Amino acid sequence: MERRPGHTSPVDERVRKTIEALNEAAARHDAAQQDRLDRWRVLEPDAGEFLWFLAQSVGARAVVEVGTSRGVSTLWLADAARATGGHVLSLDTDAAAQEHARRTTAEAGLAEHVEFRVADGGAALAGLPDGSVDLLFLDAERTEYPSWWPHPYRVLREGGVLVADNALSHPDEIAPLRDLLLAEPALTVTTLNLGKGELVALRR
Ligand SMILES: C[S@@+](CC[C@H](N)C(=O)[O-])C[C@H]1O[C@@H](n2cnc3c(N)ncnc32)[C@H](O)[C@@H]1O
Repeated sequence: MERRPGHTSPVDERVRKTIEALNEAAARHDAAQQDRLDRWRVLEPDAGEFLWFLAQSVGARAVVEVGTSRGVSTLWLADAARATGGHVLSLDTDAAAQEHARRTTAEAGLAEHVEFRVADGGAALAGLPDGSVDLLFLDAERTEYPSWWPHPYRVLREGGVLVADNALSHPDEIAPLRDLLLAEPALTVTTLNLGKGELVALRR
């Protein structure tokens, strides 16, 4: 991970090394792919560290992510969940990608903190109880998010947070979700200039 002088990663050393190796493998893999959907498109390190910090700040024990891919974001979230005594439910429609993520998560010593499930994110969110999620991370096909409504909001507990990646790299695709979030009086919504842009909503 590229760091400014003086920055030390707060993440567990074994997890940090696993994330670094995955990021390097992802850069090599993605550079060789023509089709966007064939790329791993892993979470940027600064956005990962933000997620890690946020999850612990809200004491997130029930963490859900949509879009496992090879599990870079999963590692950040699972390391935070280990600190809070929580767990991560990681959803993806791509079984092979998730199998890779499962192996990597085990190598990092985090297997017991993650449940991997091959499932469509919208369908899985629809099946979760009201207010049962402390942190929801959306990193899948952005244009699908509005069709999942109201579940991304409904499943959030009071004090819980939703984070969606690519808010600045793909603002037009994220705008419909942002508008739905902004229309909810119980949510505080902002966009942070981290990684590819993180849309963040806090349920008060
Ligand atoms: C940008 S990648 C996720 C990167 C991952 N969060 C990371 O940091 O390594 C997007 C992933 O979303 C998955 N995906 C796309 N549509 C989905 C859906 N409807 N439900 C669940 N996963 C989906 C894709 O298979 C792909 O693996």
